[in-house]
Amino acid sequence: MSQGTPAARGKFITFEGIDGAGKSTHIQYVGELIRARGVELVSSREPGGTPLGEKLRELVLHEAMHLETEALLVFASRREHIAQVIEPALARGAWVISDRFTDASFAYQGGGRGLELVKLDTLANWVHPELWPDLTILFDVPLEVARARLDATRQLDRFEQEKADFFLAARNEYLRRAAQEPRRFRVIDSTQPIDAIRVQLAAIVAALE
Ligand SMILES: Nc1ncnc2c1ncn2[C@@H]1O[C@H](COP(=O)(O)OP(=O)(O)OP(=O)(O)O)[C@@H](O)[C@H]1O
Ligand SMILES: Cc1cn([C@H]2C[C@H](O)[C@@H](COP(=O)(O)O)O2)c(=O)[nH]c1=O
Repeated sequence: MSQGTPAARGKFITFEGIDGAGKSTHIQYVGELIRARGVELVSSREPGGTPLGEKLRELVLHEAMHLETEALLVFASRREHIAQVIEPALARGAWVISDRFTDASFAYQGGGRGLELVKLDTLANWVHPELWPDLTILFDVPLEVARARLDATRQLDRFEQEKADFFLAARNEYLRRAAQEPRRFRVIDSTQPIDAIRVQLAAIVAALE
């Protein structure tokens, strides 16, 4: 590329699913596939992804609060993440993968907690009117599978301690959004063995232009 030619904008890829669905298991693998294409990769997460965002994450995951406070905090974390990490990376041609983004707010604060979706639309239109992921990979599993995986692995945070109804509603909201935007979403049946999922992920990444 000649000096002064702006880099082509990078791609923004998000990973979604209810807790225990298997997102984190596959992020590193997808990162390796992307790096193998010779592009710079930025791997991040929400809530979090910046020093301030990580402080907000601690509050959101561990402090009891009003559901609208929770929604505002995840969008505050997102605003900072977009300004400090996502937009600069995309602008310089890097690809960004984020473990969760705004679809999680619709699933958890909207579906799970019951916050009116119109309020989440308002926040999304305010915080990132132009920016949506180029690709969202939704790891879908029945609740019982996700729960069994979580129980086996860790101490549960405020969301992970929620009851079955919360996760059923969150999963339904994810699937509703995926059905509404089939060009952006790829839904992975995350009950499959890890190797089978990797094969699907490799095909998805290979198809990216
Ligand atoms: N396809 C799979 N088959 C069997 N076990 C899996 C599969 N995917 C993930 N696991 C296991 O399930 C557990 C949870 O996976 P992981 O941490 O990737 O979930 P997650 O969606 O990132 O959860 P969270 O959102 O809570 O961080 C891990 O122990 C992981 O090894
Ligand atoms: C972005 C975002 C996240 N959440 C919830 C979903 C998860 O339970 C936690 C994040 O933990 P993870 O297991 O590391 O993904 O936060 C949310 O409720 N709303 C959001 O917008």
